[in-house]
Amino acid sequence: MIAAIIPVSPLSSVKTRLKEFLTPEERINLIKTMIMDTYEKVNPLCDSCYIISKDEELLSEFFEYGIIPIKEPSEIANLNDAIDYAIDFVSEDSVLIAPADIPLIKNENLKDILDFNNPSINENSHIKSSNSVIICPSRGGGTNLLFLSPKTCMSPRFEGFSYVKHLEEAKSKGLTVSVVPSFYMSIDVNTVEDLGEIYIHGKNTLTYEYLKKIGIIVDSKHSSAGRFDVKRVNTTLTENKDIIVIDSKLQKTVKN
Ligand SMILES: Nc1nc2c(ncn2[C@@H]2O[C@H](COP(=O)(O)OP(=O)(O)OP(=O)(O)O)[C@@H](O)[C@H]2O)c(=O)[nH]1
Ligand SMILES: C[C@H](OP(=O)(O)O)C(=O)O
Repeated sequence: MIAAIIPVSPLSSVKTRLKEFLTPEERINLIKTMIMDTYEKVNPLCDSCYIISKDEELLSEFFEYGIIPIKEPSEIANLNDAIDYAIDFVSEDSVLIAPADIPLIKNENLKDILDFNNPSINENSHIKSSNSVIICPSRGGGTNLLFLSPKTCMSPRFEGFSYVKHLEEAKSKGLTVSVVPSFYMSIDVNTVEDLGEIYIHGKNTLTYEYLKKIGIIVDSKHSSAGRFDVKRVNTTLTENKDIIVIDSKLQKTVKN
């Protein structure tokens, strides 16, 4: 039995790396759409889907969609302790830990990753062998998906070069570890550039629809500074009425 676990930071401090480009309300709406994109892809392949967060409002909102809430104790101060708490909480024997910021995750990818497309799961299957770990690396050395079977075979070591830490931990414990690289699974949304990747590759996601709704566009360019610019064409008044977001940075308006 597999439990999907989606950890979500307190809404008051979510996606702080985007605070120059999105208002606090937009960052909250962004994480909620990304949670939905993630949930819709992992839920069909897991026996249950859980969300762990300190935010009661968020937990009750997603409970209505069938995501089982895990109230994160206030004394928990980091992501790994939160995930450890969730792993202990769930009744299933295996866990699929999916951060809430990977909206390009694809159901077909997951079926391959979890060998669900393989009707006769063979002895090489990630799932069949006990003490198995699957890691989907993110760009920059992080981890965008971590499967543990059984759930206690090793501890989560997210943050920093977590991909390297998870790989080393699995090997040091003699676990069967599979690294499954995937372009779509490698994109977690932390920066303005990541929003551009979602805009380009995520046409079928709720997150893309939200980015369009708040007026975000992507213009291609040929430059050492990258292949595109992420801009906001709609003049969107932030909570501070004299600032209008007109391109990739907050700009002061010239009051007329
Ligand atoms: N429950 C819980 N989730 C967390 C915690 N820290 C991070 N997360 C979640 O773990 C995933 C990856 O974390 P980050 O990419 O650092 O997300 P973030 O903290 O919102 O982003 P920044 O504020 O820009 O660092 C996201 O789904 C976060 O919401 C935590 O302390 N508790
Ligand atoms: C979850 C974490 O994401 P980051 O905080 O590095 O974006 C990680 O990849 O270990």
